[in-house]
Amino acid sequence: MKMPKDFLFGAASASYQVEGAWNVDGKGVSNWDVFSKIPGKTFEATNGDVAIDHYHRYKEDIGLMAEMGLESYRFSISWPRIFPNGTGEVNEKGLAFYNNVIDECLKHGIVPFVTLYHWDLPQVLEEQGGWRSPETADAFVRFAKTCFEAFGDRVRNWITFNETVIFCSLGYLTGAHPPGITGDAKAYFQTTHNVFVAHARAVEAFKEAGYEGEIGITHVFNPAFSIDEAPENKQAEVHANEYATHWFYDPILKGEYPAYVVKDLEKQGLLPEWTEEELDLLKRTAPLNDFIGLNYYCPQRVMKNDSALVMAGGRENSTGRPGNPSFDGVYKTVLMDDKVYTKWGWEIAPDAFLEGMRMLQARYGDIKIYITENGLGDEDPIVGEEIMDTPRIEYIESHLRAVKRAVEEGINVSGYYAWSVIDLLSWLNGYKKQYGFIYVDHANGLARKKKQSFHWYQEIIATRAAEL
Ligand SMILES: C[C@@]1(C(=O)O)OC[C@H]2O[C@@H](O)[C@H](O)[C@@H](O)[C@H]2O1
Repeated sequence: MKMPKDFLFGAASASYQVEGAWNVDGKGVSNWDVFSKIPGKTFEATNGDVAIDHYHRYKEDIGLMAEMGLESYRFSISWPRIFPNGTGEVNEKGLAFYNNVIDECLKHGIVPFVTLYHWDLPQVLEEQGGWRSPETADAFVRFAKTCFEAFGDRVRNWITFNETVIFCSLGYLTGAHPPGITGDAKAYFQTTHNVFVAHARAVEAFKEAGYEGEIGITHVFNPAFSIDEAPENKQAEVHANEYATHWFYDPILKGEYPAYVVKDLEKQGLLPEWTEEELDLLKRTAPLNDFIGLNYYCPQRVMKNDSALVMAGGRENSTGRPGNPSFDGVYKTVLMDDKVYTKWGWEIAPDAFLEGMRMLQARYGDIKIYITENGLGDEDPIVGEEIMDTPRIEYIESHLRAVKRAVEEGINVSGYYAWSVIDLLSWLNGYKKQYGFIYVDHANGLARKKKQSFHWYQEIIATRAAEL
């Protein structure tokens, strides 16, 4: 069976990870421009000052995407490139850059799929409290409306936020992302709520303005499974899914927070400060979401955390390798002998991906799903002059097969975006952990080179995965 004709085969990137040009053409300073230069924060002191210079090479890159036959390119907009100070005056050269990227995509028949926030917050707003401050939500809505106005005549697919759980947990629990705060659970839950309010306001504004197209949010999808049938570990699975999935998906798709977590947080004095008006907003806007974006890489295998082990902070403990307990110490993730893992300890489990999509359909019904990220982070084998990334081909093939099974079962998956279209800067792993179909040679003027997987994905798209 071929994938449906309107199913989008895509690939993704993010502004800070590809653009570079961090202080060019009027762009303002982002929190990552500052944070990445604090000694010890990033891997090998890497930062996005240049990244892979997509800002100057986007035509070449989009030309390669067109050669691959890519149907859609998911990219993010650097907020400080549009509003150097977070709000106030618009930087026309910033608008011009994204107009050029969008027009280049459309010239090649590639659907632009735009993420508004992929972690690069204007530093001015970070200094005013970042996502702890309601002013940041106000500024985000203004940023979103400006982008809708500037690009909404050609962009029909909008994601408000990428992976709220990551920038809030690493920002306020492990300190591996700006503002680098550790152990502040109250701030963690408050910032997630403030982001959901900002999302809901942007969705309502998009719909009220009558723009064509669709809008949603992208969340991490990291389904939890108990290591065995022991009751205490099955309870750990329940707890993990409530906190890692329901806390994020329920307010968006159901318009209310999961009672299990609300009750638990109330007991600990960690419930966010929220108003009836905000809760009404979430309730009112939930049905307006056109889709949910899933970033799936791996499941989490969990068990009761029976030791005094507490969540550790810092970059090394934030790269997703199992072993870190939950913020409240209730459960921990574990490596299992009978599972297969990447070099960064992420389990390769397409079966869990399919099982997880079934879980989502059971809880949220027929909401449209885009797989907005999926891919293999690896140190690619180079054989002679060729990048023979066979492990990535095998990973994506097995996960695309799971997507195909889901579609055949009637789960409403409408697109698949590989992370990442091109090798780029990893926030915590520098240029060591790569995901792209296109290699970037940092020893040779950032020259681009097609990997083995480039040609493989080209064939998958051309045949609409008929053979999977
Ligand atoms: C932590 C990590 C990684 O480096 O493996 O997860 C996968 C992927 O998720 C994306 O949303 C991030 O923008 C990108 O940089 C990657 O980040």
